[in-house]
Amino acid sequence: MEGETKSRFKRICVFCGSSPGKKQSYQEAAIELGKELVERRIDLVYGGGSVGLMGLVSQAVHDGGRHVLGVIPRTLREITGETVGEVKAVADMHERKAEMARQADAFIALPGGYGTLEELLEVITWAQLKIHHKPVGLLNVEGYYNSLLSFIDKAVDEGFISPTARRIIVSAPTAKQLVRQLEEFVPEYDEIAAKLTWDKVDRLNYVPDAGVQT
Ligand SMILES: C/C(=C\CNc1ncnc2c1ncn2[C@@H]1O[C@H](COP(=O)(O)O)[C@@H](O)[C@H]1O)CO
Repeated sequence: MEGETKSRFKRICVFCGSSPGKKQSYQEAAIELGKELVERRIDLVYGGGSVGLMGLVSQAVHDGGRHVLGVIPRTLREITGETVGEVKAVADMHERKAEMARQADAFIALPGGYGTLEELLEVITWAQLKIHHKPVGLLNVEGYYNSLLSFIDKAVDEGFISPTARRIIVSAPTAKQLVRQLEEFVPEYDEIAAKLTWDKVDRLNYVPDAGVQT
């Protein structure tokens, strides 16, 4: 279609608040991100439901005609509201994260709370462990994530995070800038780790060396 931009990504996973946040700019950013995905013909996978920023981004992608996949633990279904697009029910939160990660070519975190932080840090950790090479982006709306980024820089200074691992995180203040940076991202880890995989039930699973006793 005219005006659309082609992307290297088929589907992006978005982590974001199940609350809307106090500033209107957070809600606007969720809608802008949805529109940017549509513009680039990228589908969405997310945690399902219609609450908070999750509802806004999924509605924007759905309204723009792209495919939306919501992955919802069976126990959360009643409290997350109606989901637009396709719903995949999974057993629990762990299976949900693995399924979202498996389905996506890249990850983006909008502003959010504990759930968003946990999901974000897990995919960063998985990248550090070379389980995947998918780009990870932080949509730093009005500096929402500045203190997290400062803390991570402190962890680098203090020797707990390597400079290479610090560079896993791509951040930008707008959806357009962030997606452009993710398109250009080149992972510094050049091989997938042989020992760590998602197994057939989509859980993170340690596969020991043949000679190692477990
Ligand atoms: C508690 C409320 C709604 C139900 N909660 C959730 N519904 C759907 N997905 C959720 C919910 N809580 C966490 N998630 C996952 O974590 C992220 C959002 O968590 P946050 O703590 O709000 O940042 C999100 O990406 C989901 O995958 C009503 O408030």
